[in-house]
Amino acid sequence: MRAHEAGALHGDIGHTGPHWLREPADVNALMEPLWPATVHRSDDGALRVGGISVTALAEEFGTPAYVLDEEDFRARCRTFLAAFGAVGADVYYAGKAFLCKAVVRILIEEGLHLDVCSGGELATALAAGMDPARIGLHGNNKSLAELTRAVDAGVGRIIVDSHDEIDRLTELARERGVRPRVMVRVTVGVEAHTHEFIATAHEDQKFGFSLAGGEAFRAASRILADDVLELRGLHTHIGSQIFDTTGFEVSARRILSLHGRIRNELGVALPELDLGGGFGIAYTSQDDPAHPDDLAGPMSKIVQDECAALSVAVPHLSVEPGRAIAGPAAFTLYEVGTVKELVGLRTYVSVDGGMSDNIRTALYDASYSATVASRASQAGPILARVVGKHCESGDVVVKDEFLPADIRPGDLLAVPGTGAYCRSMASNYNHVPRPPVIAVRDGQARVIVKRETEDDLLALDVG
Ligand SMILES: Cc1ncc(COP(=O)(O)O)c(C=O)c1O
Ligand SMILES: N[C@@H](CCCC[NH3+])C(=O)O
Repeated sequence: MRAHEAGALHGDIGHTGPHWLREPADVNALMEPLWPATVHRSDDGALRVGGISVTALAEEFGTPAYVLDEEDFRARCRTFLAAFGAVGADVYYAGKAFLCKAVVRILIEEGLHLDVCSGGELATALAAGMDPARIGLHGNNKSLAELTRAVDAGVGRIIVDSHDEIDRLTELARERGVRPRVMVRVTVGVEAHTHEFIATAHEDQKFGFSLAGGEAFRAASRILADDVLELRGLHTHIGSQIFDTTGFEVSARRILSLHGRIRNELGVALPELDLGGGFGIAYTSQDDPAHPDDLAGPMSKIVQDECAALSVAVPHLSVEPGRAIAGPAAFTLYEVGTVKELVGLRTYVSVDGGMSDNIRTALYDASYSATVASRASQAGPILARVVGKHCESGDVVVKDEFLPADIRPGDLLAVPGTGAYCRSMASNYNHVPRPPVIAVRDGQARVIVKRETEDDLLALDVG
């Protein structure tokens, strides 16, 4: 393979970095709005979070570790609740972003609902005491066991995704003599401007019933006709890490056209409507996420206006943010192991984790940022790539970042924006144990998910 081909394969961008990456005036600065609210650099140069120094955290809990700023997480719950509550909407935290019992307890305390998408997430929610009536169950291929568990627990809503699932759930409801509440997941045909693997409402993908093909109307019609399941409303989710709010507006209009059709042709004004999650967050200083107030107001206004135009009662709204609550509330703390300068190209900084604790860079070509966390540096910036310890050249955590030229083994490195879809998508690739999650608040640190051990890895081996 010729050199330029190899470069293209690995997304090489030369020694100046991609066009948006600017040499920082100060390598020690913490760029807004990337960091959890309590994070700052203290007088000794180290980062502090929730009143504790990262060097103390690394000493006590080891690295790599996900560090969750609990106050920041709670504040994001409250901000979403205030913004959407003001327009009469419920907020279902999307557990797929990051879920454990401690998080469920925080959600209960802060008054959020919870969206789960597997038996495991449901078990976590129930084990931590979440009221089943406040849980919604998603999934394009829920097993009979998952449906049974949800029905028996009495979850507030099951978002049905296929005719097979409607058959299965109808039979289950008849057997059990219950009337589960359901919503129909609708594919509204919106191409969200996000990575194709995380867009979910264009036509050619696995989720939901198509609006254009009339399948969503047929699904709603048969549920209403059978009258075994209680149809509460329609649901759509157009994708994830979305900044362009036009997608939400178009999707709201389209799903309300179906809502109107159901009222006109079937005589039923469905009482609920869910517009999903997908609100983007900042991973680099280039990203400019919307404030929940700027999402809730316009989304609710579109719903009101469309309902007025259709002469149909306004349904009770809900949304399902995951990333926007958990993502910015945590960072990953790594220790630098090796530093390798590729002259004229960039410096490779290897950390003690990698694609097993953050698969998003490899999977979605996601961009992240990083800073040296254990000290401030007087050295100038060098273009660096932060890589992991796995046996893959694609094992990249941060593709491009300016780090201080004196970065060296033993430095702690922090990568912000890793509260969502990092621990929840973590793997044991290369038999690397998954890192713990440490929640920090008011000068106290507590482990909310333990570090996996080699014994844990061996525990499932037989023989
Ligand atoms: C149905 C559903 N709801 C909510 C979410 C949460 O999305 P996000 O974390 O981007 O807000 C997802 C994930 O994309 C989803 O599939
Ligand atoms: N896991 C994805 C988002 C997919 C959400 C599920 N519909 C991410 O890391 O961005």
